[in-house]
Amino acid sequence: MTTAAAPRPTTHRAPTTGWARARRLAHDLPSPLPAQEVPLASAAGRALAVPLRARTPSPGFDNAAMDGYAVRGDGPWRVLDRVLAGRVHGAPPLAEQTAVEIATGAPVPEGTERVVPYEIAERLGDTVWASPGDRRHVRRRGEYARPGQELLPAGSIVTPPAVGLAASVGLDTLTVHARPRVRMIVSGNELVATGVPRWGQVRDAIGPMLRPLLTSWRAELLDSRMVGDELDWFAAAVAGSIIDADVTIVCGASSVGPADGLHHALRSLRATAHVDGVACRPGHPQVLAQVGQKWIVGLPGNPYAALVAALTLVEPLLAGLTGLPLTELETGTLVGAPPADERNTRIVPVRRSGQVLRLVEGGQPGQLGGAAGADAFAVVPPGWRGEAPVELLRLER
Ligand SMILES: Nc1nc2c(c(=O)[nH]1)N[C@H]1C(S)=C(S)[C@@H](COP(=O)(O)OP(=O)(O)OC[C@H]3O[C@@H](n4cnc5c(N)ncnc54)[C@H](O)[C@@H]3O)O[C@H]1N2
Ligand code: MOO
Repeated sequence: MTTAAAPRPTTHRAPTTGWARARRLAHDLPSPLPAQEVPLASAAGRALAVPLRARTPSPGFDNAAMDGYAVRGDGPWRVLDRVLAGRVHGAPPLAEQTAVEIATGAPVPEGTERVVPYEIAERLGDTVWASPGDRRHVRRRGEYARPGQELLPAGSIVTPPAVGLAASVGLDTLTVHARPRVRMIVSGNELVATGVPRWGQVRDAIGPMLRPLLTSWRAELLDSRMVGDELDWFAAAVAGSIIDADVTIVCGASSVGPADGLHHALRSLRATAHVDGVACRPGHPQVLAQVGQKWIVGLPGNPYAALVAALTLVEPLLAGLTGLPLTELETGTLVGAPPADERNTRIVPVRRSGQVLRLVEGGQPGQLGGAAGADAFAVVPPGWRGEAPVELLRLER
């Protein structure tokens, strides 16, 4: 393939957006994707589009909270029956001074006033005694949730306990925001996808790195395409991608060189660039652009810079599209000296021990060694003097 001659840039685009603002914009600009009803197994990690409401009362029937005896009136009691969980026909109502032996979770007979746990009961033949107790150990129908009651508001993250809660009130599905469909376009004539690159070739490291990241950020990866640097082919690949992808991630081709075709593609699509250069190192040639309701993110070609840009723009964008809040960043105390920088935010790989963050070597833009061994990435603001706590970006491990 030949590389079409591109007009040489006469000026260099200055980084225009501060790091925190770029991250915030990526989250706040998109509207959440439409709602869809999904089985509980697919709902975890997604945002509720409508409140989670109980379908059944919880508990569904009055039941024992302890193993022991369901009793009525003052003891001693005559034991009439034994009731285990799963019994559907229920025991006959209890008369005064009678009891049934009962298992935790089993339905208590009508008239039950309390359940006496085995530990405080004494039994001889059919008769059981216990000291008076102030705890009833009976869970009443609907005391945790009434039918129709809102248990979680729209916008909540469906955590694993929320999935359990939904099941406990009789739900089989939840209505959540759709998962963003994402395509990667990995660009560069020098790139190869597998094996050992020949001299002058480079193994694609960004595609394999992004795949698990996108999964952990709840995206649906449509596919990943490798395209060369020829400008019109590249633009055609981006134009084709936005037809079915909510988010098209372009890796490489984001800077100002003759083969850096992202801006050519954005112009030909009449895209609105909300972010075009971020005041951060590495990773300043980042782009966030919009065509209708479709999003295009440009990541720099240097692999660590691409990771930084993905954390800056892609994770927040996917959260916004998924209806999830922007992750609040924890802070820590950075030990060591990142490169001094008065103008740019520095994103540096660190290892944590408690609140203390130690710099990891190997955080050059083209290098993933530092990032691969890091627990987190410290966000060092411009002009940082080495005292203030720094924010942390984290990956799921
Ligand atoms: N004159 C200027 N040159 C550069 C600037 C600048 O501001 N002015 N910015 C530099 C920075 S910072 C970065 S980052 C890169 C970004 O360049 P591109 O996004 O256009 O990416 P490429 O030129 O295609 O590649 C850069 C570098 O990364 C390697 N690469 C690309 N894709 C991959 C991949 N998928 N896996 C592994 N490695 C990849 C590529 O071979 C190059 O070595 O521009 C600087 N230049
Ligand atoms: O800042 Mo570039 O994105 O580092 O190598």
